[in-house]
Amino acid sequence: MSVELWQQCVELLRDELPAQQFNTWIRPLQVEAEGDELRVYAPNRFVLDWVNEKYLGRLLELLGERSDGFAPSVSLLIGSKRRPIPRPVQPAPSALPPPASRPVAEMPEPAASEPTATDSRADTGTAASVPPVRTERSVQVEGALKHTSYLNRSFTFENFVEGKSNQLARAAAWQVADNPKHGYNPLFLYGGVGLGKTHLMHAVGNHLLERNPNAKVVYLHSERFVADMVKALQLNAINEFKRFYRSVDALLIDDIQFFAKKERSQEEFFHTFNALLEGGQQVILTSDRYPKEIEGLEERLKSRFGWGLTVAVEPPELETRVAILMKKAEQTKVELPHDAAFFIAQRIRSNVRELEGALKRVIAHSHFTNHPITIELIRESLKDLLALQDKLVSVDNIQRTVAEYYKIKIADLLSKRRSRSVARPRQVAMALSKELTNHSLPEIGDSFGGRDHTTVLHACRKIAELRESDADIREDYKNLLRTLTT
Ligand SMILES: Nc1ncnc2c1ncn2[C@@H]1O[C@H](COP(=O)(O)OP(=O)(O)OP(=O)(O)O)[C@@H](O)[C@H]1O
Repeated sequence: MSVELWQQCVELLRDELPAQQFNTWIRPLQVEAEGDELRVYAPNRFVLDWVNEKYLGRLLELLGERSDGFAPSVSLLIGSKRRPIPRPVQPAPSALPPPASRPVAEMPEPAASEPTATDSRADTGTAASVPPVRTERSVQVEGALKHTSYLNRSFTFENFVEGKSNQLARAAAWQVADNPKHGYNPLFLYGGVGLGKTHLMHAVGNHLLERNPNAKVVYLHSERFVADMVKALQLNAINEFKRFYRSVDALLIDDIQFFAKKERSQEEFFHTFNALLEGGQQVILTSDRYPKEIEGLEERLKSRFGWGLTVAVEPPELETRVAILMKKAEQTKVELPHDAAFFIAQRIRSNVRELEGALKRVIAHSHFTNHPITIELIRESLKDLLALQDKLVSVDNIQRTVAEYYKIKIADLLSKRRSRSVARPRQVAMALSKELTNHSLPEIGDSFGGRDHTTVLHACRKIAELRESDADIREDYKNLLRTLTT
């Protein structure tokens, strides 16, 4: 009962907070009732202190308001429902239960797309139980694994431009880089494409190497992990695979959403992950969405990911886009006038990768024609891109612009959430899609998380009505129309 009450208060708080704050601090909390008491668990000290300082007061207030003076007492602890860590606080890794050494009969079937292990018994042990025998096969596998270790040396903290959209992610990454034993393990960075997740992850790796050039820092894309594992299975060398991954000081895996539905890889990764966390080795993961929202990922993995720190990287606002362009120009020793940077940043809003691509084109054009960078030159060099953008108002584009305007996440627009802070922008985005594109109502509904066409119709009517009666919505709609069409 009191757990439900807590959940209701959390939902109310969700409406009061920006999505990024809610996802970072409130979402990882777990709660259970112990007699009259509510025990709320934070995954680490960082989260606990922050919640205590910033949000607990408000949550207690909400609890008080809804419980007729009989509010349960609340203790904020570090740990999780199943295994709270007694104070004094230890870093998260030591709190993890040992990886299960499970009998062969319990092994899940390999996913259809992945080959079967010739000897699956080899896959049940932990790193410690694997005898360190070097065979020809192991040399082959280790050879194949070596290429995973390269980091992009230019992805450093110095080269990363900080702005509101990535401030928290940068701070968390810096904590991990500068103080790896702090216990923010794993560090989980999530957000849309081209927003700097890989950059930050490499920045941590580069910093760790700077501090200790002998550190074994391994970076790889999750598809590489899957491919390497498949190869190891084919070569009947899964032990070498295990040994390699469990011997690293830091394991950086990009885009882990690609693990979805690959059960055998998830199984292997789960054990590797546990072994690393137990050994106090750092794990950093990225994904295009919040871990709990990755479909086809095992619950136990999702829940383990929450043991460390999960932080969003949002699309940069205009000021940050300008600063990024200025920084990139400076790195390439090119003079970029501020108004030119501003012009590009205003037109290219999607992500940093596209912003960089546009700048490269402008620079190439300037070299080629031997003319300085001016707005005129930019118009000329990005002619096709700008013309296309002018003509093409896509639903994607509308969602991105609306999300940016209301400072919410695109994922929120597509989600089932019904709180006003998300539902109204969603209706605005639907109405704009109807007005500015040729898509039908069912198509628009589909693009908004598979909604029914009647929902879109209702949104269009509601927004038309509000544009008459509500000055704020009228103004918002006008601004958005202008942004999307000029
Ligand atoms: N804040 C920033 N400052 C400087 N450069 C940035 C910033 N954010 C992103 N970039 C640059 O943008 C490019 C794309 O970034 P990155 O590859 O890290 O994106 P990502 O979020 O990992 O995308 P994906 O999900 O597609 O892998 C890189 O060249 C990176 O250096």
